[in-house]
Amino acid sequence: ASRAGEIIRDVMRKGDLGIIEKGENDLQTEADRSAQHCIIASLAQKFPNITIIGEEEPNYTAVNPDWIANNPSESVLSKKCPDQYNDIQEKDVVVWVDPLDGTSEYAAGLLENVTVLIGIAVGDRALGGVIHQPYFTSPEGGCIGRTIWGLQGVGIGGFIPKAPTKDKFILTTTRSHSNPLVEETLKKLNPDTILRVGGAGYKILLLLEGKAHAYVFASPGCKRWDTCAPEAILTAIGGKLTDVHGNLYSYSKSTPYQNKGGVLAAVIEEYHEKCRKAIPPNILK
Ligand SMILES: Nc1ncnc2c1ncn2[C@@H]1O[C@H](COP(=O)(O)O)[C@@H](OP(=O)(O)O)[C@H]1O
Ligand SMILES: [Mg+2]
Ligand SMILES: [Mg+2]
Ligand SMILES: [Mg+2]
Repeated sequence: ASRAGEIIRDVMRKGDLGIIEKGENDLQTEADRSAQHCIIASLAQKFPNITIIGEEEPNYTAVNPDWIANNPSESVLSKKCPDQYNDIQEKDVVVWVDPLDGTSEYAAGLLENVTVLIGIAVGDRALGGVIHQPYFTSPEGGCIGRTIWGLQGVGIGGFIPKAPTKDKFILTTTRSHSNPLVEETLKKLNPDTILRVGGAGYKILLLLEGKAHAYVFASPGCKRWDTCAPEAILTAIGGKLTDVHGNLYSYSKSTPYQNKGGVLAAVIEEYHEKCRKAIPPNILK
């Protein structure tokens, strides 16, 4: 994920984004294509028998050898693998790759919103995930980029979550893909503040930072690669990501890509429940 983050920064630095319109309000850039190529080629080389599903169309040109990441995180590898994973076979693993989440914001120069998402599922369930934020700068300055990971049975790493304030009710939602359903739902939930930001990954970072209580997007539009890594990370610390009915999405290799029931996510289950109960039946329908 961090190698992909470097590629994303390189493309922006060179200035030619190579934008293609995949559909209405749905862009792809050279950074999306190259970052996906890097992630898929790197994973496929090491784990030839897993299934990897990426957002972008596969790119069959030879991969730049410089893009093959081969420097595993020692701090992650030093953790004990929970016994529940001992019998997992490579062929049972599905990796969902969103090489650049927040493409609209990347193209608009809102670079903090950009993340790289890699989610790991076994069977139906999202078990592990990585959110890399390539344009994060620490308040002390210096190092660019941060990587947050989570694995059920282990917890999360790269980040210490903060609890949100109890004095206000803050929601986060889409910046660039709103519609009347999304707006009606937000109105019914009556938050004090709505943070409209780009990317599913970045909205999860706002939840982990305690800047918002819940992520509410009552509309189709997100896909499995947007939510697999976020769901795994939230679940690893007792949080929840579901559709607006409260149902978990399947991440098996045969599942449809569209998250038709929208997204409802929170680190603290109480806030997930509060939002779920307040979503009116006409929206749920
Ligand atoms: N109506 C829509 N059409 C296409 N993609 C959508 C969409 N609504 C949400 N998405 C995708 O879901 C992700 C989060 O959206 P948002 O920033 O609006 O909350 C983005 O991922 P990508 O940037 O990886 O494509 C975005 O493209
Ligand atoms: Mg996209
Ligand atoms: Mg995305
Ligand atoms: Mg994307």
